[in-house]
Amino acid sequence: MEFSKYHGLGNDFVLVDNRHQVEPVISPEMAVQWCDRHFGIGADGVIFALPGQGDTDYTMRIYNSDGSEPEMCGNGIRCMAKFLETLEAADGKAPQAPHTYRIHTLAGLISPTLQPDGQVTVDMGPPYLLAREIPTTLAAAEQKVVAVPLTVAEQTWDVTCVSMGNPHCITFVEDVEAIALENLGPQFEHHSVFPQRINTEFIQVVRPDYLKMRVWERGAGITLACGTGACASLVAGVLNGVCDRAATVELPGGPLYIEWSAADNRVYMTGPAELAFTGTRA
Ligand SMILES: N[C@@H](CCC[C@H](N)C(=O)O)C(=O)O
Repeated sequence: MEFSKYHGLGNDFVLVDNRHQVEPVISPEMAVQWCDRHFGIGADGVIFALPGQGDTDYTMRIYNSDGSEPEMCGNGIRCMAKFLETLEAADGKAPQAPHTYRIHTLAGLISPTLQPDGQVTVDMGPPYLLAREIPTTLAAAEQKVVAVPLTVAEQTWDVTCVSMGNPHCITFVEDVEAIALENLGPQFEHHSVFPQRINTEFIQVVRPDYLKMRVWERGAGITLACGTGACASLVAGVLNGVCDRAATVELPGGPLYIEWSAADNRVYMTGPAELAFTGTRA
């Protein structure tokens, strides 16, 4: 089975051309094997380019490296846009940048645009802020979760929760490099207040237009970047009054440019997506 290995700032994925059928060609259990960095291809997840639904061009589904299926993936959809560009060019239908794809996801319609400079800008849709939308029991269902105390590892953290279709818990710290992510990440991920688990972002505000971020991802652990996490973190920063509505988010794998538009309440992310290699899986 042929595959293409892409990454968005080091958040890496196996991409599969799945346009010929509506169900993913491999199971979650096989995806776990494919993601293994010693016995498999090695990746943070497997992404399937499936036929579109309704008035969308394609459908994206993703399995995390633990086999769980998240609603959305920001770095992954930039990679998928580049993958689709290559697939369509091979069919003699190369799109001309700027070109926007309408992608159906479990988080709804997401629209990545191939830019002439090679970057990809994604309309990530609106953030979801109510406790029931995250979901979390940290507050009443119809309440937002902004700077709410949560005890993890015998320490109290002020957390803000934002969903970009997938759930995120953000906390602001003085020095992200001092965070013991390997110890804290799993305790946040599996905390009882997050019934669908949680992605956790630690943010250091360098300037109102420049954030530093480290992330422990639900179903994947420490990754070099998380696009939905960067979007959620920008929104959390605005809600806490500590950053602008547009900022660079510096991740270990590199920068993403994020804007939460006051005009339409949608979040826009711009960043790279690169092909690392192609291959055939036995
Ligand atoms: N790294 C992705 C997020 C992938 C899904 C996440 N692990 C989850 O389970 O929600 C991104 O770039 O958004």
